Amino acid sequence: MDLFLHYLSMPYLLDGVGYTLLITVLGLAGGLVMGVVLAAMQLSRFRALSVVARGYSIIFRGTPLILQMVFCYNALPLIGIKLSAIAAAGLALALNEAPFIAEILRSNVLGVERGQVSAGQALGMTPAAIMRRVIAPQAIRSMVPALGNEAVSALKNSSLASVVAVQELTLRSTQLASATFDFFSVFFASGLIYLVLTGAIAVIQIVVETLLDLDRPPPREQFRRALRVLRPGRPASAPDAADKTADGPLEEISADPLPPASPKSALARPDRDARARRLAGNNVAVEVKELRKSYGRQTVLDGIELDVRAGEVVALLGPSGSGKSTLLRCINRLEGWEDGTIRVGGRFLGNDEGGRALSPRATAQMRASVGVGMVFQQFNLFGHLTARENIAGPLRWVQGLSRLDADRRAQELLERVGLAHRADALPRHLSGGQQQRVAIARAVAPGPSVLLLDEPTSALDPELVGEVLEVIRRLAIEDGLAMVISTHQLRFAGEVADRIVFLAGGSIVEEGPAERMLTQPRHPLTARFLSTMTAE
Ligand SMILES: Nc1ncnc2c1ncn2[C@@H]1O[C@H](COP(=O)(O)OP(=O)(O)OP(=O)(O)O)[C@@H](O)[C@H]1O
Repeated sequence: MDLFLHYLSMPYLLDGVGYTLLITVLGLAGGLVMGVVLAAMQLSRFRALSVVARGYSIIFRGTPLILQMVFCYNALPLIGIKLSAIAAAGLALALNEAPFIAEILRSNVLGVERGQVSAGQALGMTPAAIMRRVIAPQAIRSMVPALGNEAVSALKNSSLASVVAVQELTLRSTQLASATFDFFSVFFASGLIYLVLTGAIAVIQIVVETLLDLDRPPPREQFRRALRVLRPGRPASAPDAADKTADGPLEEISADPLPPASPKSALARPDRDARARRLAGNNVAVEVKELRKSYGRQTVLDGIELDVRAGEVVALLGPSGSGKSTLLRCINRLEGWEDGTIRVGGRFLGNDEGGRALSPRATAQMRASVGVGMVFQQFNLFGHLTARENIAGPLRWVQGLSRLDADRRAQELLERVGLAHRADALPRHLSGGQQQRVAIARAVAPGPSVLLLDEPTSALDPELVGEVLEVIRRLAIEDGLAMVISTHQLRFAGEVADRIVFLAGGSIVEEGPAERMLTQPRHPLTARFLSTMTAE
């Protein structure tokens, strides 16, 4: 026992720990930098880059680290690169770690819901902003456990540096054991030191996971809770008023009625004829001409012609697969197409004056300046941001508002959709209806002139549909936005839309004033669709 304790505190071995840590840090830091580059290459649109990155991964994952160490120390000098034993071992470890770290990064980046990327694009965020503000924060959170594993394996792999005579812990233990013949005590002490080091990595991992945990109450709330525990005469579990609004996974989803409608929205389309005449004099907000789009051999949109005037509300109806969502995504240039043109606010979204396609970055900027917002079927709120941040964040990043102004605008909109009291809630703590109301608030926050809504209620339970439809109805009437709504809600379409456009098989089969379309359809396909929907 005494000998064991003696070895445990022996400077000779502790010096070896220093080398072990140095090589591990070099390997991990280098591996992280190279891993980021490799992951970016693999995710790149340029095939050549991804092929090179994959080739690198195959070679460095497929050969033993011990050979890579020997290569860095003995073969690199042949081409004029002479490294010290520690640098060579660190480099080899970094080269070896890089493809593993790249795979962790890549899989976590791809693991972020694609819908959030579409939402970021629709909000006018550039690809770099989406990566920095939406993907990276979520990917980093989910990759911490895997990176912790990688750190432990790098620490253990550093023992292979003994092959190039680095005096790290394993080599020193072996030398000491050979000199003293006390193999058991020496290796037991050495094993315990490794255990302490890997234990420290596990502790760091737990701390980082806790710090990044989105469900962790903010510091102010933690302080308040601590004070409550310390305050005499009050049970620690007694909730106070602040707790009722605090965000928590177990919080009950409360009924949150919308604020009273303005007198304007209570009127609800008083005189449709007068409104139609007025709208006919407005500028065209969205102009679709001869639009053709295919996925592979399947033609999804076949010669669509559609004009939507400023302030007009158009409902797209049609059977599943008729192309409604694709049309909306094309209007917002989230999809490309083969033939035809689309103008939003008079501009060819995604093309320059000469008709050439713009870069994704320039398209994003154009989307923001044209003023087109989009609401998705699956809400697509940014999962790591609170309701308020979902609205305020894009206002800061795209519109350049100050934090104060963006937060103020977000709060106003949350009040408008009846969710001011849930401003600090994460999307996963909101009901579907609440999430969609936040998503609508987010889409209208920059003040778009055109709002596209892609089946905004189809992912909701029936009892939540009403609250979302009411928010849209009020927006349509109070804000005077041009809206194109794909929906299966016939009553809502009849009440809110000025015009109904019926699509089937990628073509517009019939269109006309909402009331007439619903009561006297002229095309047999429209009539059949309406009777099926009414029967349901
Ligand atoms: N990314 C894609 N790749 C291949 N095919 C696609 C893709 N997106 C849509 N489609 C196909 O295009 C057709 C039209 O789809 P779209 O989602 O636009 O229809 P929809 O009218 O909105 O349907 P729903 O009411 O069910 O949402 C469908 O046949 C669908 O399978």
